[in-house]
Amino acid sequence: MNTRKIQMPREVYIGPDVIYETGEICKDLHLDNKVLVLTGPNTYDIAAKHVIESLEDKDIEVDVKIVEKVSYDSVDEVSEMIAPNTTVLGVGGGKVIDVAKLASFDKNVFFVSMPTTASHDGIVSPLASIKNPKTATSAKAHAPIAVIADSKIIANSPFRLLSAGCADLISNFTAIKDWQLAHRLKNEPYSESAASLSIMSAKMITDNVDSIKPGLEESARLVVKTLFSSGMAISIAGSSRPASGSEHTFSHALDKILDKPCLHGEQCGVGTILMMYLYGGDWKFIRNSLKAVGAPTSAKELGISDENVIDALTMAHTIRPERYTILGDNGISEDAAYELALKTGVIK
Ligand SMILES: NC(=O)C1=CN([C@@H]2O[C@H](COP(=O)(O)OP(=O)(O)OC[C@H]3O[C@@H](n4cnc5c(N)ncnc54)[C@H](O)[C@@H]3O)[C@@H](O)[C@H]2O)C=CC1
Ligand SMILES: O=C(CO)COP(=O)(O)O
Ligand SMILES: [Zn+2]
Repeated sequence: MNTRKIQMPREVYIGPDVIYETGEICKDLHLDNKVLVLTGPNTYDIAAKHVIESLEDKDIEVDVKIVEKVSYDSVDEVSEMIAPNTTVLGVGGGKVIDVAKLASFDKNVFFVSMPTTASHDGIVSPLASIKNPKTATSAKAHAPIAVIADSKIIANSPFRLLSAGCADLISNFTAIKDWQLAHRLKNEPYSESAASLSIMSAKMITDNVDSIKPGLEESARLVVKTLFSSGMAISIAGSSRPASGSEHTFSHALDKILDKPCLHGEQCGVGTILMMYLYGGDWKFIRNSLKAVGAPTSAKELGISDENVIDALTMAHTIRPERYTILGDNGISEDAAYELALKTGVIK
């Protein structure tokens, strides 16, 4: 049998104040037995408490867990709180959503994705990207049954998070170049529809940089919809290939190197400048687009040292060796990494 499974959410709600309708939405979807709300320390007051009120108004039994640290241990802790009739609601940033996604997948119960910001394209994807010393990258999980994205909350979230979401999308340009390279060189399966959707998502941002402004509901809506289409590309491919290539392994390497990593999308954006240069592509366009959406383009703007950049570049090929990229099997030499970072202005 050569059947592919593509998971998509059943219902998607994007709009201002939609979180106040969570109870009604869960009732309509028959997700009203028992709900476990997972959230972060910041996002409890911003969003989760309103979600809880809305659920309780509809007489739905609610349990709450604040996820402090994102790890496989926290996934296990959350899994222990899940009964067969529980629905898990992930209310927060990418890390909370990934824990909700993976724990609900482990327990085979439904999960609702409720992003409080638009910082990454895992909002609808069926993968959970939780760091593990062995794998360091995404694990198979499942897509949410529904997405409830309150565009007012997202518009009021720090603009830095929205910029990071744009950078995560711009990184699709090099991710697709890597995928095409692996297809040609290693005969890796390639999906034209997933790749087109991924590129369309990146272009939606670079064509509309002037519309991405702090505090604007329309900007939040644009970025969420685009993160959504990028997540769909991941769903179609059944892997993060359309949205994660060498620029992401650079970011994953920084996650390993730094005591306090920067935002995922920010690191991937800088990685995209570097990898586009290696492809001989228009890396200045990438840099200008990142600047236009307010995302960092250099080590200094990321708040990391030049040495961190060189270390991450030379380590990147070891992160996910099975996923072939422009960095090849042996990676980039220290001298070449230095030249690359200098020429692109990532280091001075
Ligand atoms: N599963 C997937 O396919 C994907 C997963 N990811 C993962 O997602 C994670 C990155 O997500 P991020 O959201 O960047 O990080 P994050 O989850 O750490 O959130 C960043 C910060 O934003 C805060 N925040 C969220 N909403 C807020 C609001 N409305 N107001 C004020 N503060 C708010 C959070 O409390 C947190 O301190 C990484 O672990 C990455 O690997 C990224 C892309 C795809
Ligand atoms: O961040 C992602 C897509 O934007 C997922 O990437 P990874 O599979 O590399 O964790
Ligand atoms: Zn990403």
